[in-house]
Amino acid sequence: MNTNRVLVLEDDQTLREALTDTLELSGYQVDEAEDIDSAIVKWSSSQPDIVVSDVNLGERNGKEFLKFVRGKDMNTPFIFMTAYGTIDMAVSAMQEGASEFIQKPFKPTILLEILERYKHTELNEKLPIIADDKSQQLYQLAKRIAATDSTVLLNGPSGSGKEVMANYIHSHSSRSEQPFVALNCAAIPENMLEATLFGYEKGAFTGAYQSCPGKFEQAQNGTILLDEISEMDLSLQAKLLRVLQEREVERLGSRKMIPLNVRVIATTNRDLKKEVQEKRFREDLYFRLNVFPMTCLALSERTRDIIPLAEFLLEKYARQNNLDVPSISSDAKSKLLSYNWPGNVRELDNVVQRCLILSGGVEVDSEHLMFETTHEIIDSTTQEIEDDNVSALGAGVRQHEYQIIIDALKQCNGKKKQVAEELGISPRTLRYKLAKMRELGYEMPA
Ligand SMILES: Nc1ncnc2c1ncn2[C@@H]1O[C@H](COP(=O)(O)OP(=O)(O)OP(=O)(O)O)[C@@H](O)[C@H]1O
Repeated sequence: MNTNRVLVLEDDQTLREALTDTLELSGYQVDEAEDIDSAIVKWSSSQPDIVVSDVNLGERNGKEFLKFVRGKDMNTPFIFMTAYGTIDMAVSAMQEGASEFIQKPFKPTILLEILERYKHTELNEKLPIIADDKSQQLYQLAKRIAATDSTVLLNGPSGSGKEVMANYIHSHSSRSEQPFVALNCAAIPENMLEATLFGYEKGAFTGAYQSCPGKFEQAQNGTILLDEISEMDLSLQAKLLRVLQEREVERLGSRKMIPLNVRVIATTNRDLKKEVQEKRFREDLYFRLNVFPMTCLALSERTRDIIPLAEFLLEKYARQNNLDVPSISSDAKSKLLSYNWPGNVRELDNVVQRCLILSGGVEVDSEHLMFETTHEIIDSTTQEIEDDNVSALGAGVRQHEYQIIIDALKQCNGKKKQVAEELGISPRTLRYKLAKMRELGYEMPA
């Protein structure tokens, strides 16, 4: 697939030409448009991979073009540039489907960095990495399931590749040219989940300044991924069941039923049957979702995937940082193979990112592999990392947050409800954070 085609919509000729030159020099193919009408013509004839658009286009607004694009395709990254950026405007544009906002004036490198994140690369086309026999069998089965239209329930530990598998099923199905829309039910605040899923009309609730389609509508003719479905509360489960049974959705504040043609894939890292027994998950919804159950294996159960995955991730991050791709010494390989990977591929991803910094990009040796949480890394190389690496700074902030949670757990004798109240977060958010901490190897006070 050619994935380097960018459509630039900008009415200021000087800026448009400057953007085009910058992008072309970096290897992109660029289509230029000075107004919305010609952007629509260019879009229809060239099907760009990414759109970069001004907001203020004389009398008209770039959001009109966003609406046109989203009406055709939900996935193409759409990046807005504006000199008059306000938070409100950014939020409303994001709600309407913009991917990102850049405030003018900006350095060309900023735009290039953003595009780098969105562009499809040859590396992405290698995804997923499947080397172990067990993974190959699983993916062969996935290909067969993809050919049907059945609902799939993906089970497996956190970070084991459930979302990657869902994507694979979608892209091998007859719906592959249609949208793939993913929603993490645990990451959206409980009071927003219903509106996000089903959409809403203007005035449906305070703050609903304009109507907005939900994820189901956005996934029309394609696939919706309901990630961490067990985190949905019981009343919303009932509404979801109705949508799945009736195959139609009603936006909040509307009486109009919208027919749906959407394939559903749900994931969970809990034992849903047990959740049903404990009355935290509706049995009828469980049966509706569990048409075709599949289990993504823990990384420790498919060790032949470990080195190919590590090599793939090293290449990915080395390229992103303009570094040579380091090799992995045989000692380092043995260390990778003998570890049990409680956080699965996501943990391997973190280990690889760290070892790339620590190895200096030459050869990854066993001393560059740090399996524990960020403690060791932050302690041993604090200054270097704080100076050079923004994501390590993020890790430091996260570590601080985790420490606060551990302290609160100790203070409240492990009573999670009390901890959540103390910290001013919902029990669900606390559960989510604790799961992440466990995944990273944090020891929880009893
Ligand atoms: N086979 C694979 N090849 C390449 N990368 C993979 C593969 N499996 C997983 N990954 C990477 O590992 C990370 C975790 O994968 P993913 O998000 O699919 O896991 P998950 O099981 O859905 O996790 P969670 O339950 O926490 O949502 C992602 O960055 C993903 O790209």
